[in-house]
Order: sequence, then structure tokens, then C-alpha cells
Amino acid sequence: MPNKELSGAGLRGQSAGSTALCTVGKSGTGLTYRGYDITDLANNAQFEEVAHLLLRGHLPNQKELDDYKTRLVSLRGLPTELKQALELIPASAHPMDVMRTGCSVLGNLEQEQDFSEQLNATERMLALFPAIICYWYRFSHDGVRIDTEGTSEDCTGGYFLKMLTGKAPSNLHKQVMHCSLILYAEHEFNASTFAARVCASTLSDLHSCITAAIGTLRGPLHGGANEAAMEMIENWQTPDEAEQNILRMLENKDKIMGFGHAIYRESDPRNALIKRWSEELSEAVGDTHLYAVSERVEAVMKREKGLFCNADFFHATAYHFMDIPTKLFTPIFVMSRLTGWAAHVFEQRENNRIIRPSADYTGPESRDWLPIEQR
Ligand SMILES: CC(=O)SCCNC(=O)CCNC(=O)[C@H](O)C(C)(C)COP(=O)(O)OP(=O)(O)OC[C@H]1O[C@@H](n2cnc3c(N)ncnc32)[C@H](O)[C@@H]1OP(=O)(O)O
Ligand SMILES: O=C([O-])CC(=O)C(=O)O
Repeated sequence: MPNKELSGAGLRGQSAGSTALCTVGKSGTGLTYRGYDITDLANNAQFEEVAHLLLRGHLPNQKELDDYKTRLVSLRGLPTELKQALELIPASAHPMDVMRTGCSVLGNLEQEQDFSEQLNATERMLALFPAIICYWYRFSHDGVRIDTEGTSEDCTGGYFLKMLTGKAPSNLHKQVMHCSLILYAEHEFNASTFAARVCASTLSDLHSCITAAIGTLRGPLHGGANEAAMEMIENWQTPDEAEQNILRMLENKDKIMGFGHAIYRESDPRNALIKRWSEELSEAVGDTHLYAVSERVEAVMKREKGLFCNADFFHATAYHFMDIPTKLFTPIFVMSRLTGWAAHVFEQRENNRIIRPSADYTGPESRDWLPIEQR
């Protein structure tokens, strides 16, 4: 099925540039990163292999992967001034604002002086983003100053879980994190990536591009939907209760978070991949109702509106079953999507023209100037 054809609102259906990084919905439901199918990547790769693919252009061999992980581990030291800045942010702050500020402060301390530094600057962020959110979270919520270099977990997902809980993550949890981070890594000209590219097109610095992207991902119509989905389903104790509430919400014309997509028409290929892990985690934790509630919501949305789960819906329960606080869901998305954002910034810089569309004017015709005392 072809992509949605909609009128111009939201630039839908219009090409806003070209990319060699990713195809979304090219064959209706497909998703590829540099030609590799998302299902192959999510079922077989580690997240760091995909980061290498997106940022360095090819899947690494074993030695390259080992070296890459060693390099990222070596970059996990938080600058003292950044720790001080994070300690000033209250526990009541939104964690996405913490990510945005953390990225921005880093850009002040370690400025990208020249575009030749873009890969190094990105890999520093890749290593530091889990540290930024966990340092702030543990300090503001538990009063603990964590040592972000004190863990031997050599993968991004395991590293995040270890810093968050202080406990070594299980193999199951590490596998889920690899899959999740791979699914979230890249998605063509989505809103946050487009924001990063617009910023890059002015020849701004990398940290500004990523900060713009973080702010754009934060909203519930984009990355914030995984948190919003969790906040919705956790209210319901049974599938029947979920069904009644969804029907009521649809009648009120409410948006159901975690459903629908701007490009895909039939399904989001990432859903089946994360849903499988959500089910396995549900069994592992002895969940009595949340997975069943989610499945019922999925069925009702299909039946009533023909709408399908996007990448965010079953991420909510998958993260919840791993004891990740709901408000940290979208920052995990940031740790991953950084790779896609940065790869797009590199691509924009390679063949740049400032992004500046036109607008259809709908305001008043020209009016006569009135001196202030006559208004
Ligand atoms: C990782 C990601 O960012 S994935 C997206 C995460 N966001 C969400 O899950 C938020 C909920 N979903 C939505 O708001 C939308 O589906 C978006 C923002 C993802 C896409 O928006 P659009 O491209 O404008 O949606 P689309 O054109 O397909 O909408 C068609 C119709 O379905 C309705 N619809 C779409 N999604 C939903 C939903 N989740 N709940 C209820 N109705 C919906 C729209 O209101 C619209 O109805 P209308 O024609 O009566 O106005
Ligand atoms: O492509 C989009 O519009 C939103 C999305 O699914 C993503 O960014 O992963």
C-alpha cells in the first residue's frame, strides 16, 4: 500500500529532502536502516552495532564492535560542572527537560569547534546520555551521587539499568534493551529528526541540533506517547474496564496514545517486535492484568477505528515490567534516537541548503497605520 496521501497540513505526503539512512513505510509497513530490515536488526544485533551502522556507515565486524564498545565505555565520565548543573535541577523536573539541559550544558563545556569533530561529539553524547539522566535521577530522588564510570556493563541498555537500580541487569533485560534501543534508533524525517535537520541547515553546532530534537521528541504526539500510554493503561484493572474506557474516550474524540502513525497505514513493524518482549516480561514478572489490558486496547482500537499500535504502545509495558519509572521512558528514546538525529545532521551538512519553506498568508490585507492615541 502506498504512503498516506493527505492534504498539505503538517507537510504530510511532501518530500522535504533526501536521505540514505532509512526507509519508512516504503512497502506499506517496512522499515530499513541503511538497507537492513528492522526485524533482522532487532532480532539479531546489539544496539552498538546499529549505532555503528548509522554513525559510521557500516555494520562492524567483531573487532570493530569490541573496539567501539570499549571506546564508548571510556567516554562515560561526567564533567564536574555538568554534575553540578544536574544537581541544581529539582526532582519535580520533567526528565526530558533534564536531557535537554544536560545536552546543552555539555555543548557549553565541550563545544563542537569544527564539523570535523561531529563524530567524536556524537559518541561522547552516546556514552554520556544514560549517565546524565541516571546521575540526575539518583541524586534528586535518592540523594545518591552515582559513579558513572564504576560499572563494567559495556552495552548502553545494561549500563542504563545498572546505574538506575544499582543492580546488575538480567540477560533478559539486556536483550530487551538492545531490541528497544534498535527500534527507536532512526525513523527518517520524523518531527524531532526534522527539527535537528532544520537546525543543522543553519550551520549551527551539533549540541544545538540535538537539543532542538530532544525538545521536539518530548511531546505526547511523538516520543512522549510511551509515557502517556502507560499513564492511561495503569488505571485499568481488567480488559473489560479498559474496553469501556477506550470506547468512552473514542466517543469523546480523545486521542489514544500509542496508536496511529503519520506514515504507516497498516501497521508499525516495530510493534510486533517489542510486543513479543512485553509478553515475555509479563510472564517473567507474573503480571496479572497489564499485558491483557494492552492486548484488549489493541483489539478495540483495531475494531473501532482500524488503528494499530505504533512503536510506543507496548514499549510502555515492556519498560514498566523492567521496573523503569514511567517518567524515564522518553529519555531512553533519546539515548537511542541520538544516533539517527546525528546521522541526519551529518547528512544535512554534507549537502546543505538552509531549510526555509514558504507559508500561505491568511492574515489581514494591508492596513493604514494608526498613531497610538487613535487606537
Ligand atoms: C515514535 C512515535 O513518535 S510514533 C507516534 C506516537 N504518537 C502517538 O501515539 C500519539 C497518538 N497518535 C496520534 O496523535 C496520531 O496518530 C499521530 C500524531 C501519530 C499521526 O497523526 P496524523 O498523521 O495526523 O494522523 P492520521 O492522519 O492518520 O489521522 C487520521 C484520523 O485518525 C484519528 N486518529 C489518529 N490517531 C489516533 C489516535 N491515536 N487515537 C484516536 N484517533 C486517532 C485522527 O484524529 C484522524 O481522525 P479525523 O480524520 O476524524 O480527524
Ligand atoms: O516517524 C514518525 O513520525 C514518528 C516515529 O514513529 C518515530 O519517530 O519513530
